[in-house]
Amino acid sequence: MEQKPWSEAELEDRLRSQHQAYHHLHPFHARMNNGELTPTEIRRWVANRFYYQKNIPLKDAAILSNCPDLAVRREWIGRIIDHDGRSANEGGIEAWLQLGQAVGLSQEELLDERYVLPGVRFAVDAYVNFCRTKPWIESVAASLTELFGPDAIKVRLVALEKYYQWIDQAGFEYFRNRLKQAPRDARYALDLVLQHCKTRETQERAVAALAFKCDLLWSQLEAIDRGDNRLGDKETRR
Ligand SMILES: O=C(O)c1cc(C(=O)O)c2c(n1)C(=O)C(=O)c1cc(C(=O)O)[nH]c1-2
Repeated sequence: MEQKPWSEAELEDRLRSQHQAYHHLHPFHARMNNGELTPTEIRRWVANRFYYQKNIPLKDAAILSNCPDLAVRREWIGRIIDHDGRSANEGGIEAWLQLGQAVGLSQEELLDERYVLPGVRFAVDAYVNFCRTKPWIESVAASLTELFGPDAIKVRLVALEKYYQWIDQAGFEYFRNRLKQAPRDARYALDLVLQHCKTRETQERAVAALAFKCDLLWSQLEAIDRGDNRLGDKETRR
């Protein structure tokens, strides 16, 4: 027999309770926020997170390609523009490149993926693949880590400004922008999930999609935390 659907409030609670698995609790973020990361570790994080950033528009395009709802597509496309910009020198990817410069990484070093760790590549590619192959509303649910992002970014910004004064502060613009964009995006995505997931099965899938995303972000940071001495000289020289 089919199980009774959860109320909207209960579904929202279950989604929000995934916060306990979010990457703000990872030891690497704890060390970052306590001012304990070395310049090499900060650069490793920036170079590897860039791989996540540059794939976000691809996963959003995958969601668009799977979504038959015109009104949703009209809204969702804004996410791609936020990341890609409408012209050169605009958008989140460009802002992340500026962060790279602020920590001493050239555009070329970020763009050619020379520091991207295998674990990060697998985790990010799994997210894009998820969004290509799953029903669009599950991919929307996976984006709901953005409910948790702004609080983590606020703590990170304070720590970066306080403990990492060797970084050019202009590089932190990316995070300031996300503090405006993420709450708006998360609210819209949450409302979509609450409206579209009305059976217990689709509700459980939405929660599972968000759990998958939390695992992916966690795995990404595990790989970054561990590093990879195949980077050898190049990394330790920094
Ligand atoms: O810095 C962070 O901790 C963090 C986390 C997340 C997230 O929770 O997925 C995103 C971002 N940043 C981010 O900058 C971003 O553009 C973004 C897009 C998405 C998404 O899944 O659509 N998550 C995130």
